[in-house]
Amino acid sequence: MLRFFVGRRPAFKHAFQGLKFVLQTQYNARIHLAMTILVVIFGLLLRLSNLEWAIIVIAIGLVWITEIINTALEALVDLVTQQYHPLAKIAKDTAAAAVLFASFIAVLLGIAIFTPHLLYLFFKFNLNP
Ligand SMILES: Nc1ncnc2c1ncn2[C@@H]1O[C@H](COP(=O)(O)OP(=O)(O)OP(=O)(O)O)[C@@H](O)[C@H]1O
Repeated sequence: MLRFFVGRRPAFKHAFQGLKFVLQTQYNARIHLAMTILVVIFGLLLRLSNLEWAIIVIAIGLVWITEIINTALEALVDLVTQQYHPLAKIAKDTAAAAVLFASFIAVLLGIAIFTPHLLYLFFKFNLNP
């Protein structure tokens, strides 16, 4: 199915090449991938509700989207200049801040969603009786 879309539509092919580049070159992206897999496994084991899944998907998506845009901006800055430039620093640092901010939000949402499940699992303590 995936091969059908990727093989026939250049836009999909280019997007997947971009994603491949992000995964191959960005150390953070590999951490995001590991965290994504871990969160999905825990979500399945803890049987999250539909609403909880929706929030988790948005949180994970936010981190991936900012990381991908951060990588694009880094490449663009490096294309414009290889020299040290204060504006290049601002562009790269603010793009990195977006990833940090998204990751922080994702961690907070993850804590808010998983804490009640874990409290119930380990202590039979119901936060929302
Ligand atoms: N041309 C430049 N001019 C000024 N500062 C730069 C320049 N290139 C990089 N920097 C500084 O070095 C930092 C790291 O830049 P680099 O291109 O190595 O990104 P990176 O290590 O891949 O970043 P990230 O961890 O966000 O993926 C930037 O955040 C910026 O502060």
